Amino acid sequence: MTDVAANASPLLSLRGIGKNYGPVVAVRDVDLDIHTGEVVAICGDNGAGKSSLIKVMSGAEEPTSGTMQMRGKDVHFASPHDALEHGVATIYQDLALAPRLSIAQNVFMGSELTRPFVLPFLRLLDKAKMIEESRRYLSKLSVAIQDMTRPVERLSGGQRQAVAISRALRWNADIIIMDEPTAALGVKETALVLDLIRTLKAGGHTVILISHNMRDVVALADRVVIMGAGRKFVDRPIDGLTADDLTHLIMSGNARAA
Ligand SMILES: Nc1ncnc2c1ncn2[C@@H]1O[C@H](COP(=O)(O)OP(=O)(O)OP(=O)(O)O)[C@@H](O)[C@H]1O
Repeated sequence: MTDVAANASPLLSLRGIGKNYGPVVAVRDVDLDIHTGEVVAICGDNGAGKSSLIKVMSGAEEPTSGTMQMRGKDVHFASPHDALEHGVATIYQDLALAPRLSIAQNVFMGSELTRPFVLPFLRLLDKAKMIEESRRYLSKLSVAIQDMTRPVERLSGGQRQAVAISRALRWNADIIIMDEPTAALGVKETALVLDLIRTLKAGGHTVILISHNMRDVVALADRVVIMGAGRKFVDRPIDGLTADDLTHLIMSGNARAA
């Protein structure tokens, strides 16, 4: 994070966030500030509470306690759609794409463009515009696919991530949360996804990343948040930390939590 970002007021602020599932305490009293343009990695061992925390930020789960603010205003996300409308998009590992539908149909799923009314009762999809816009989103991500009518099932894993990110861009998301974006990918595809995230950052987007891959975290993140037993116990710039340092920090958190 730059000094400017550190001094600016946060884009998203969490205060005292807790999440229980019945008797299970998944997240405890987490304060977190996310600033515009930073890439924040959320790390921790299995069961540390990472997914539960991002589910609260993405509107998939309501917090049991605590408050959230966006740009200094209180927000309450009742659903993922609600979070999207506030500018927070989440891309889960399954990417939520429809494999048989085209790239353009996936980018515009749920927010299709229609042509101006010809007749008051007739709303026609503007396929040409959706194709053109989809190509624009993908080229912004430096992904060169010509045919926007190609079904998503014929794309590589990295290209699919690019389609999912394009959908988030289509919603004008300020914050893109990515859950283990490289987990199922090989070396080449992982490199493509890391480049996508760098391109997002260069375009001024804010990325929150859950990752178990410490090399990815060191390569991408400005800041790392480490969780253990539902608590945030590290929140610091990545400067100077190696992948091994991060692994040790996670293990020391586990030892403390045990
Ligand atoms: N829907 C649920 N119902 C009950 N308990 C849950 C639920 N979701 C998560 N938990 C529990 O909450 C705790 C935190 O889980 P969470 O999935 O948030 O951790 P995580 O850090 O994302 O783990 P992983 O890296 O394995 O995905 C765990 O003890 C988990 O079993």
